[in-house]
Amino acid sequence: MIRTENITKSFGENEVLKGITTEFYTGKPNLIIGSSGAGKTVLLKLLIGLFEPSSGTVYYGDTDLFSLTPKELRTVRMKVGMLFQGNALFDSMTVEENIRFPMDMFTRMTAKEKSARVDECLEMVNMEGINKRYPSEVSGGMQKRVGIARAMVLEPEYLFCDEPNSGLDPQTSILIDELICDLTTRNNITTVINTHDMNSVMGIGDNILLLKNGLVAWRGDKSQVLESDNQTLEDFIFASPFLRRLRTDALKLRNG
Ligand SMILES: Nc1ncnc2c1ncn2[C@@H]1O[C@H](COP(=O)(O)OP(=O)(O)OP(=O)(O)O)[C@@H](O)[C@H]1O
Repeated sequence: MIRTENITKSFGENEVLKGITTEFYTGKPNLIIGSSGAGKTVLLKLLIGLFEPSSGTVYYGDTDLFSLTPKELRTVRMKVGMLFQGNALFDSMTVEENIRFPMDMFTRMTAKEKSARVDECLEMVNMEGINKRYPSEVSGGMQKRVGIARAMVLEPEYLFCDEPNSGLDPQTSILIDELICDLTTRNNITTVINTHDMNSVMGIGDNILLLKNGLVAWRGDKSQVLESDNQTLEDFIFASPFLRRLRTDALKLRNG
C-alpha cells in the first residue's frame, strides 16, 4: 500500500496540492481523476519521488519515501514500473531493445536471461514475436502494450500510469485497462493511474480519488459513482447532457 499524509505542494505562490491524505491499495487499480490543472500529475510525481512535497509525506508500506538516503531511494525505485503518457518508447530502438533497457540500467542479468525476460514480458501483453520491430512499425495500441511490457520487466511492486489511454480509440482503451487491471491483480501490484477516461472510471475504478483545486473532492469506487450526490463528481463524470440522461435512465432502471 502507498499512503500520503497531508501532502502539500507549492510552486512559488501557487499552492497546487493543499493537503492530500489518502491510500492507494495493493492488488487494485487506484485512479486519480480530476479536471485539467487539478494537480493529478503533480501528485503522481510526488508519489514517485520526482517532486518533494512542501509538507507532509508519502509512505510505501511503512517506509517514508522522503526520509531515504539516495541509495535506499534507488532500491525503492527498482520496485517501481512507469507507463508514461505517449509511451516514451525510444524510436531508434527495437521493441526488444526498449524492453531490455531497464534491465541494462539496473541489473547484472546475462544477455540470455534478458532475452528470455523480454519474451516473457511480450507474452504477458500478448505481443509475442514483435521483438525486432521498431515502435513506428506497430500501432498505437501495440506501442502501449510494449510500454506496459517495459514497465513490468523488473517485476515491479508499484506501477504508475500517466494517462494510459490517451490517443487510443475506446475499444483499445478498454483492452489496455483490462490488461493493466489483470497484471495488477495477478502480480499483487499497487497500481496508480492518472486518467480522464470515463470508461476507465466505470470499468476499473476500484479506488477513485477525485481532485479539485488541490484537494480531495471525493473518494470511492465505481459502484458508488452512479448514486453519489457529490456535485464535483457529478459535474466531472456526467459532463455532457447525453451522459446526464444516461445516468438518469440507469438510475431509473436500477431502482425499478
Ligand atoms: N514544475 C512546475 N512548476 C510550476 N508549476 C507547476 C509545475 N508542475 C505543475 N505545475 C502547476 O501545477 C498545477 C497542476 O498541474 P498538473 O499538471 O498536476 O495538473 P493535472 O491535473 O495533471 O492537469 P492535466 O489533466 O491537464 O494534465 C498547474 O497550475 C501547473 O501549472
